[in-house]
Amino acid sequence: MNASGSAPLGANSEVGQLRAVLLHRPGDELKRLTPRNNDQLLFDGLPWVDRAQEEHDAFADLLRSRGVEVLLLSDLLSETLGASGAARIQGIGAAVDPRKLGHTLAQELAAHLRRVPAPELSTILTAGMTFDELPVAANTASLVRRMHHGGDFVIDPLPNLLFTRDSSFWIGPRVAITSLALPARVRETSLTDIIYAHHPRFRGARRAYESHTAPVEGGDVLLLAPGVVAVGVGERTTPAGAEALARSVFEDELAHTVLVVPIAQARASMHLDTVCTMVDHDAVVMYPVIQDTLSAFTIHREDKGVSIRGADPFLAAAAEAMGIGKLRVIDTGLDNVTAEREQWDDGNNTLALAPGVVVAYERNVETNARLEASGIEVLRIAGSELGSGRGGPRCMSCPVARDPL
Ligand SMILES: NC(=O)NCCC[C@H](N)C(=O)O
Repeated sequence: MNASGSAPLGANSEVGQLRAVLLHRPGDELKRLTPRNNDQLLFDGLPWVDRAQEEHDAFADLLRSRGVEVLLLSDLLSETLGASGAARIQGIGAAVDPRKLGHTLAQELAAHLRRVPAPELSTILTAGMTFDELPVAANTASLVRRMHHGGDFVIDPLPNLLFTRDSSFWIGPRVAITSLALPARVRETSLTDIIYAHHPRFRGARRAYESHTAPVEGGDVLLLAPGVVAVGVGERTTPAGAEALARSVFEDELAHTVLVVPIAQARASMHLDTVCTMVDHDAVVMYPVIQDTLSAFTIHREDKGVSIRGADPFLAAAAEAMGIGKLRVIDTGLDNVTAEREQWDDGNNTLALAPGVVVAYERNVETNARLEASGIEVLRIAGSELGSGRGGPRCMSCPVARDPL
């Protein structure tokens, strides 16, 4: 523990004892979802918001009961916006887009937002704002306003903030602010950037990877072992993003090996952590359909530059890089149909609290039974409403402090 009694920031594995985690309790942004926009906003259904909040509260309480400090993004954002004018200007600048609103309305809205109290600004930056909610006088000389419906968004909501895994990740003592691939999520990183840059809880935290051009999403990044990072390349993270990440962690001496893992460009496998997560030092829960075909390019840091090998079978390449004989695989589900159903419902997306102790959605009965049969302690949470965003316990959490392995 450091002087303030908090665990030191950082993580060098997926399974080190979890000490502190960043979550986002879903808010009014989920009430913005409609059948007309849920696809574009990357939700596969319309969650019952109150119940999603209850499910999330239960998730947070479970973590607290296991000694994990739960940091809530909205609290941190509100505190940051209240304490830092620079954070306020940065948050408003990312949200008020003159290309969308026109110069006149953008200026008026930004001026207004600079005056609202921090909690209200935090809600606007996360839940968005419609033209009907615009505090600007209706007679404004804004053609943009006159040509929009009242329900159109002036500031888009961010319903995927719930998935704090993707917009930042810690590697060693540093935090990486990611670059999210799809328009509905791009602005999330402006909020995580503000929090890590200005909130006292992260004072002194140094940055790892930062690329504003080549997408890398946190759900694609697995810290397989100290010095060994896997990064999925598929629907979200690009080869250029993986290459930039490898270069960055090598230069910062945060890793000696990066495994680049091609995955299908499909929603069901949108991130590597939807098909494979670590549940113990030497064990993964994995979607069996891809077990034999998952491959990896191994990028190794050399004295002068890097070496690239592959593609080789992922499991063998990972075990070699991790310096273990074999990576134990625990399958999703019993048969192909069950496996496909439970993979879709995030049965592979577990969050490890410690080696051999994971949080998983209760609905994935067969996968959870197979985890327990393999000696893994499974802490079950409800996800009937949370799951409509297509993310599980790992997606909904960003470990900011884990005991080093
Ligand atoms: N790590 C993850 O798998 N995150 C899940 C993100 C779900 C979100 N609705 C998305 O489509 O980006």
